[in-house]
Amino acid sequence: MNALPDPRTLDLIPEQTVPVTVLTGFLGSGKTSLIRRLLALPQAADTAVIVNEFGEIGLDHLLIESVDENIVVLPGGCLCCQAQGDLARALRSLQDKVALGRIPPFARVIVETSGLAYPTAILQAFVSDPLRLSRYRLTGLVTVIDAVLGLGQIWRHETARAQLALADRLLVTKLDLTDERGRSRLMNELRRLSGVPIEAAATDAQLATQLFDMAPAVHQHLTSVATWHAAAFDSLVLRLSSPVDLHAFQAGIENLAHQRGESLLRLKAMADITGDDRPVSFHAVQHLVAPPRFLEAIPRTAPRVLVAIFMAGAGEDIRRDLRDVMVRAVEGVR
Ligand SMILES: Nc1nc2c(ncn2[C@@H]2O[C@H](COP(=O)(O)OP(=O)(O)OP(=O)(O)O)[C@@H](O)[C@H]2O)c(=O)[nH]1
Repeated sequence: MNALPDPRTLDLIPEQTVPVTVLTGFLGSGKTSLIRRLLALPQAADTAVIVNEFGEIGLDHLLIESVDENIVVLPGGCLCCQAQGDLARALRSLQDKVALGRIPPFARVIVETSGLAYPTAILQAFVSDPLRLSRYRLTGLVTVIDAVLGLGQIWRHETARAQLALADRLLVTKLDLTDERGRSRLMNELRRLSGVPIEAAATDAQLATQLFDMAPAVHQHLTSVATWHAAAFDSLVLRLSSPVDLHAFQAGIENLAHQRGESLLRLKAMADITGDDRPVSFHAVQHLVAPPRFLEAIPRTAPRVLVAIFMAGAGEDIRRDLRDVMVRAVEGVR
């Protein structure tokens, strides 16, 4: 009988692990826009995406506007509350789909949390469940900060503070909407609040590096699972079964954001409009309203909905105003 080989002579071949970046940031900070840009870059072609949204109906996977099949949606809740099970299942399901030849192999994963996610439990899933997630390695947590609204959100919302505190890197968006003074105030304040590297703009040339190239995370605050959930916020989903008038709808959203921006944290909609075959996306983040955008690659069967997230106390006013906006948009009254 042959003797067993001397273990000292065996080469241990490390299994390749897939880097995972968790991308977080308060409602409307620009996470989906970053992923849309990332997926258009040749160097990010082999990236899989897991999207989690607050509320039952997710739009982000559609707004990414990629035909990529490597996008998994985790709707109906916040990953923060279900992280350990759902995230592990989503990561495993990506692997299984590759094994079955349903999707091409991927070299990295990006997990977009909902804007209301408290990221502790997501990070904890990697630390406390290493066996189930052994094929993956956490690269780090990137927190997206809105250059215009970010500081206010950090002051007002505990979730935004948690997202900042747990970050391994901050990525500032919407600098195009600030002036030099605002920008330098923001950077000084962020440096005061956080010791991690701050990327002052997400550039196409650097985006893949900014998202995937990080020092290994050492999160010391992961000893207790956050039991926080989204009690302070409420959401509303309206199905948009009729086409709307583009200009009337946009004007209604602008009006609403102007009047209720303090409590209307986020509004996004995908609607059919009169006079054009392409659906259009509409976005507001507090008082900021983006121009409407025609969507070229959306399946006909995708839901046409409006999703609004607001401070729970303001629900009644916002529901009433939104109904008004909808009636005018369908009737074409500005
Ligand atoms: N001007 C400007 N607008 C931006 C930038 N990044 C994102 N936006 C706009 O901000 C709005 C929100 O962007 P999203 O990418 O949907 O933000 P998000 O963080 O995914 O939003 P939630 O999923 O609701 O949390 C959209 O209207 C974007 O077009 C930026 O760098 N500059």
